[in-house]
Amino acid sequence: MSPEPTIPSMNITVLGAGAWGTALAIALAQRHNVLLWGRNPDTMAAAAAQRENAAYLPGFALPETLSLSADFSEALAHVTTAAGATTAAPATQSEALLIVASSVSGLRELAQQLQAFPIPNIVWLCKGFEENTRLLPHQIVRQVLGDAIPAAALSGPSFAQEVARGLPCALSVASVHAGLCEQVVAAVHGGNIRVYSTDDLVGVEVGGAVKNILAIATGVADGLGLGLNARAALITRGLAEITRLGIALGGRSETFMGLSGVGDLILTCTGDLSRNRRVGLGLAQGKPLASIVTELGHVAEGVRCAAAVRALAQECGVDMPISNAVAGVLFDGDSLQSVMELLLSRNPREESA
Ligand SMILES: NC(=O)c1ccc[n+]([C@@H]2O[C@H](COP(=O)([O-])OP(=O)(O)OC[C@H]3O[C@@H](n4cnc5c(N)ncnc54)[C@H](O)[C@@H]3O)[C@@H](O)[C@H]2O)c1
Ligand SMILES: O=P(O)(O)OC[C@H](O)CO
Repeated sequence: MSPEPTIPSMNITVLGAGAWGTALAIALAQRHNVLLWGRNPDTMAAAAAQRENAAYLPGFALPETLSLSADFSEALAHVTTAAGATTAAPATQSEALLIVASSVSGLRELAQQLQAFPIPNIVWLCKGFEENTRLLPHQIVRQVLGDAIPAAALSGPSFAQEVARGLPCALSVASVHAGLCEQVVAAVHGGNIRVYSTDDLVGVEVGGAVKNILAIATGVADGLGLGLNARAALITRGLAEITRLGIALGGRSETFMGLSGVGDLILTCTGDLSRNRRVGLGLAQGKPLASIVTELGHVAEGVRCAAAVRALAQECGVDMPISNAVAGVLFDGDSLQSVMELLLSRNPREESA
């Protein structure tokens, strides 16, 4: 077997020091010059002093080689070759990668802040539709930054805690810029992380968004003790919902059978590390949504996304009974009993319909 080629080290900035941004920064810092930026100066100062992001990813040591900052200009200087850069800027733009690791709700604001900088590229990790506009992340980025900057989504089944522990995982990078896909693969693929490429941005993003809603549904079913048969049915019929909406929005059917589709759906619906699944488990215990969300302390994207997906499905004429049932429970006060009865009483149909 021939040895893996040596990958030149890149300057990488990760914007957003939540659980996932921190975990990916830890993994990438093994091979690259990584700077992790967070907007809260106190949190970042504490993380730098303790070499641990106790607020978002407790229990994981931050490598000494990982730089931490709450200074946005410093974070951007790390990946731009602009005149006047004060930190060790990359020699060329292709030696730099800018990763945005905020929630979907923070993506627009961060992209707006980036308008003032000559960024080399942009890769985002968030999964969902923007609440009010119902836009996918790539549409938000395009609206704010235009389409001249190479842009990509990095998605797929990946619990932050497992990546931070160095456990194996496989991701999908999606972009219409083949060169950026290659660059993300060069930066992230290796060691225990595999990265596959696709140009189906819509498919990858719809899979990542809707699986969060289905994880809430599966959490409810498991919390109510409905059994493993019900869980498998929800996952499988959930995949049919993802596929229908994804195709209606322009995605390709094969993408939903991949890592960002069925892969992430299985992980999030079955893994107790999922915040979205835990929202469902909490609802099944009769806890109010607000207290579940406060207890989590992290974003559960499926909650905000459920309203957007319900509206989009209606607009596109796509049948999404499970996602609609979740929205009914979250926003209309529907009882778990009533939505279960509704789902079970639907007319029989062709499985492929
Ligand atoms: N946690 C995971 O295992 C995981 C894995 C893959 C993908 N994701 C996705 O990545 C995204 C982030 O998840 P997370 O787990 O890191 O969430 P988190 O709640 O742990 O952290 C979110 C971070 O975004 C930051 N943020 C939000 N709005 C911002 C803004 N306007 N400006 C700057 N920063 C802002 C917050 O300060 C916080 O640091 C979500 O869309 C999630 O679905 C998470
Ligand atoms: O914890 P969740 O439910 O936000 O899921 C995290 C990741 O998206 C899993 O791939």
